[in-house]
Amino acid sequence: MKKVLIARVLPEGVYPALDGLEVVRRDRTTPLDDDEMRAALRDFDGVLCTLGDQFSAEVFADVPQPRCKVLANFGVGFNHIDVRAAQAVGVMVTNTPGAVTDATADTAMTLMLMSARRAGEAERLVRSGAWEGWHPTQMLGMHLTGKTVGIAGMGRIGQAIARRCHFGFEMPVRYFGRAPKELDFEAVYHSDLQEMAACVDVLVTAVPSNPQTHHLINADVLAAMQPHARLINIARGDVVEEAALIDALQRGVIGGAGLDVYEFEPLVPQALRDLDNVVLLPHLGTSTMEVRVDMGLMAVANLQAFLRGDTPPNPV
Ligand SMILES: NC(=O)C1=CN([C@@H]2O[C@H](COP(=O)(O)OP(=O)(O)OC[C@H]3O[C@@H](n4cnc5c(N)ncnc54)[C@H](OP(=O)(O)O)[C@@H]3O)[C@@H](O)[C@H]2O)C=CC1
Ligand SMILES: O=C(O)C(=O)CO
Repeated sequence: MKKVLIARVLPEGVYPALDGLEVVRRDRTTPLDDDEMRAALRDFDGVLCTLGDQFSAEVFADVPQPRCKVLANFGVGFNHIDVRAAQAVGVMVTNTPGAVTDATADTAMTLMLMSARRAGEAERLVRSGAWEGWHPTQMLGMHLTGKTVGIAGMGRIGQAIARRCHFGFEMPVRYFGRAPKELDFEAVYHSDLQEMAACVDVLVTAVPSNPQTHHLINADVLAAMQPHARLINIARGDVVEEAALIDALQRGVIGGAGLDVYEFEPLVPQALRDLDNVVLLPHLGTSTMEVRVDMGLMAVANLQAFLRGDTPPNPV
């Protein structure tokens, strides 16, 4: 019987799919440390891992002949795994594309609306007991309907966000990427990110984290944005240069931001937490029971397929 490690507590609905495998459940919510990752590679045939488990080149180098030949990642983003180093020691990496798309797009919309309508600030006002009642100029935000959205990374999640904006909020859509896409809705392509940043009311990031997208949103991009515009990041923290964003928010270079992810997650700088013009979520993108079960079942399907000798559905 093949032996697998499940690196985190998962929703109960996922475990039955592991039938036929010898399963070791690590009943913790924290990332694997380096010793645990080395042991996982040495002692198991497969590992279901997730974000936070930093399978670096050094970890793979320490176990040059791993028993484990498959890392089934729970999540679509796999920037925490050095895929080249994994492949060099014969480990396949799989992920969970699609299962995450709608929930993450919904989170982008949540952040867009919360930032535009100052919902975090307003909720804090009510909770503080300082609200003195409705008046015509109380907490005026930005009307989202009809505003222009710019999406950096028109992949699965980018397109799901674009559809919500276009069909739900009548928002003209612009996008930045490596090449224009064939889309079933109207959208203007930009090959230059700063050019797009200058003409949108909301700029959303939906690219993967990789060396090319590290600090894609930097001081120059923020400076190009309009003073009322909002930045929404549901991608990965390091896609945005956090220090430059804090400076832009403090100086009013942009109108506000909505963040689900952070450069040094789970560390959220005090300077960000002190600002009223930023909405801060704790990497909630996919956090619904239904979606987390789907992600788990997809990760297990990859694991099961590989371990019975088939090609897994979602190799990266
Ligand atoms: N906050 C959260 O909880 C979640 C965050 N995520 C993050 O969202 C990311 C995107 O997911 P998903 O939409 O499924 O991925 P996709 O691969 O479908 O889309 C990514 C898009 O980014 C584009 N892209 C990649 N590199 C660059 C680059 N250097 N410059 C410009 N564009 C680039 C791709 O372009 P091309 O089409 O040319 O390849 C593609 O269109 C994940 O990698 C993950 O990090 C995902 C789920 C949940
Ligand atoms: O899937 C991902 O990449 C996430 O960030 C968590 O769902």
